[in-house]
Amino acid sequence: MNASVLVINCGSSSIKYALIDEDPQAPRLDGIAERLGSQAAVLKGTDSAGERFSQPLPGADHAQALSAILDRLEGRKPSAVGHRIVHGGEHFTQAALIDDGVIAAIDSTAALAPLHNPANLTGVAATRQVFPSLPQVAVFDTAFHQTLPPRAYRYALPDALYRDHGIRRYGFHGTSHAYVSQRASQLSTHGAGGWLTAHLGNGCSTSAVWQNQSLDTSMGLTPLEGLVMGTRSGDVDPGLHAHLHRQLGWSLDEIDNVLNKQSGLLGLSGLTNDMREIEQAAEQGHAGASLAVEVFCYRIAKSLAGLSCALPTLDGVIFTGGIGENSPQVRRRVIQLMPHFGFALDDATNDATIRGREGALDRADHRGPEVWVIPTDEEARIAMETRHCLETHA
Ligand SMILES: Nc1ncnc2c1ncn2[C@@H]1O[C@H](COP(=O)(O)OP(=O)(O)O)[C@@H](O)[C@H]1O
Ligand SMILES: CC(=O)OP(=O)(O)O
Ligand SMILES: [Mg+2]
Repeated sequence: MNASVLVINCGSSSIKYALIDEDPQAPRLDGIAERLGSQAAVLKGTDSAGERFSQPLPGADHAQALSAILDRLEGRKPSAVGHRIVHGGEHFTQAALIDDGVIAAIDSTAALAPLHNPANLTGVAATRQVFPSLPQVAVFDTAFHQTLPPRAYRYALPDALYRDHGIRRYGFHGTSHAYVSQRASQLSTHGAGGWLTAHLGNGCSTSAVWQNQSLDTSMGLTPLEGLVMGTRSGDVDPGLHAHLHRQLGWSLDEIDNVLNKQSGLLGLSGLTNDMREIEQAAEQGHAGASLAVEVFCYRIAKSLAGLSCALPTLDGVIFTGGIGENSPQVRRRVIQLMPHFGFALDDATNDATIRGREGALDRADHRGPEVWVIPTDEEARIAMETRHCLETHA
């Protein structure tokens, strides 16, 4: 099939989109409709000439935003739509052609990802309404991690909680971990060996990939486990919930809200969830911002060191996501915290590798595990998996 795929990543109040041609050289149309449902709703993006646009859509809902996105495709008609679906539970080990049964299965997993799956399904419903004749494919964040062995995916809880209620570690950001580890396997002389990947965006997670298969990852039942993130706490003592409830009288909703939306870089710094601003504030001597960077980096290093136990050999570490791709400081600090692993970061190359640049950051004479920056492209991976799914159904 030689045609474009419209990739949709639908959140509760935003829709990210990209129109991706099979020819990787063809210009990509992409953008984001945000603040949907409010008077401030707006569609921002890039046209095929590379020009940025911003179009107010006051009061628009998801379906209205999709219609506006359709008008921005410059007459290029997609042949299929690929949706990012965050949680596929154990149902989905690969992408699935969307029908009523698939929607019901995604819906049945919604309790495990209440912030993500219902919004993803809103996007599916709106897209079906706007493009009734196009095939739609669900591409799951969790699918790449379905190769985790039981020792990595089981919690040490009563067996029935897994058997009867699906309580286990699933892992997320699978399209990103899959994309960057596969790309490193192509670029590095080490090939598809053992790679540690660090996806550091608003949500952050690490993963251990052996021969293109995920063997362990830092996120768990939900996207809250693991690293410090923009507003999410990552790992805390599981006793914290009971403590906050008993000692401070907090409700479950309050606890959930604090851990998901008021913690992480925002909570530690007291300033913002945005790493750029935190780095600036830390430079100007803001103690909370300095602490936020320190905890953020230490937890990444600790997670990567732990995940190395999953790999028979360690061929390298890969940084990606907005922070991983753009913050030489975060990469340097993480690598400095792992002195036993034999990495040899070249500081000048590290400092020069920002804004979408791809490459190895090692000193020239170095032979041990490598350090790479690979800009992630979840949309390209979703388009590729969408095409593959449709070919297997053809
Ligand atoms: N030059 C930079 N230096 C440090 N952090 C950056 C830089 N550019 C972007 N970031 C950070 O990347 C994060 C957003 O990552 P991104 O992958 O774009 O997010 P999302 O998960 O929403 O796709 C923010 O914390 C932002 O501050
Ligand atoms: C699963 C997850 O954390 O996604 P995001 O980074 O888009 O919030
Ligand atoms: Mg991003």
